[in-house]
Amino acid sequence: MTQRTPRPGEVDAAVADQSFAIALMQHLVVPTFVLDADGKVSIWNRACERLTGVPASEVLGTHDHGFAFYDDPRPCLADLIAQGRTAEIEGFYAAYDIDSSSQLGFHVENWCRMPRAGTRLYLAVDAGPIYDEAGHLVAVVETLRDMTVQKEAQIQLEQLASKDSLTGLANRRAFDERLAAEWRRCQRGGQMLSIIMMDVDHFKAYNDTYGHPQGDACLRSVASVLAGVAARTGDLAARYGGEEFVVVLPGTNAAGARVVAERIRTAISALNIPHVRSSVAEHVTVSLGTASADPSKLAANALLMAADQALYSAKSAGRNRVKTASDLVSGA
Ligand SMILES: Nc1nc2c(ncn2[C@@H]2O[C@H](COP(=O)(O)OP(=O)(O)OP(=O)(O)O)[C@@H](O)[C@H]2O)c(=O)[nH]1
Repeated sequence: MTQRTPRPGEVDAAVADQSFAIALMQHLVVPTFVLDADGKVSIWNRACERLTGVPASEVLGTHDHGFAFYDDPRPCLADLIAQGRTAEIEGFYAAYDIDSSSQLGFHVENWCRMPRAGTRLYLAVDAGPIYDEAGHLVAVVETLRDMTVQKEAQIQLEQLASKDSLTGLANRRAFDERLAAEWRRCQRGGQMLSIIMMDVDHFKAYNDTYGHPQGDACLRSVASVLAGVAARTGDLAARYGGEEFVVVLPGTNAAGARVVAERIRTAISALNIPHVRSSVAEHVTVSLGTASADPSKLAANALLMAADQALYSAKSAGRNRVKTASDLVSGA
């Protein structure tokens, strides 16, 4: 089928439509830019100038708009669409909503450095291609939304939800998540993983003698020792509940776990927090149980239970000591 040549009146109408569209985009409060089929910037609206600090005059007719968002050279979402590289989108963004990606467009989210504006923003980005009647790409439209405030609030909420409010250590939920992740990592890397369970000795008597607020202060001091000792990358100390704490030590064998547990026990003794009703010492002491495993040979729950049993054994043996799960197995 041959294509009909547009009549002069129709050309005028098309040009008027285009100028209207450009004027409309200029007034949109949503930061928007448009690339032509060659990937050159054809529209860069005022809201986009405000967001990026880059005037339209600097980028119109060029391919050089990426510097408005990033320090390093890399494509924007619209570039990837214009260049037919949509399969690569996922690798370039912090969040990629696969479900929303359709013939109409793509949605991604990313932290952007915005070098010219001197800000670091979390942007939600939507971009989609525009085709002519013959199905040829004529433009790609990209719109941007500043989601920094919402993202930061979400991060803060997540951090709050994963922390124990009394001690500031990770809570049990965060511990379970970390343990599962480290378990998989050690499984892949063929490494040992250790767990230490710890409980404050005669803490009920401590509370009864010194009062609950003083008991809370004691737990905070104990927690800060744990945080300081379990400080290697991947280590995590958490409050497991009440006066019970847990530490995960990825890439650490039984001997290593014992050294760390002994270090914790000594450091807490050295705090010298008076405890006149303890049968063990004149100050606050702790009992600890350690368990170590090759994650490809055991389930995480079994290791937790073994560490708990070792802790129970340390309590029964007189408190203020470290027992390891292998002690139980070998009867030592
Ligand atoms: N102050 C304070 N006390 C807590 C908190 N959570 C749990 N406890 C107390 O910790 C005490 C734990 O007591 P028990 O489980 O009997 O253990 P214990 O007295 O330490 O005895 P052993 O573990 O056998 O040495 C209870 O009195 C709880 O009320 C807390 O957040 N703050």
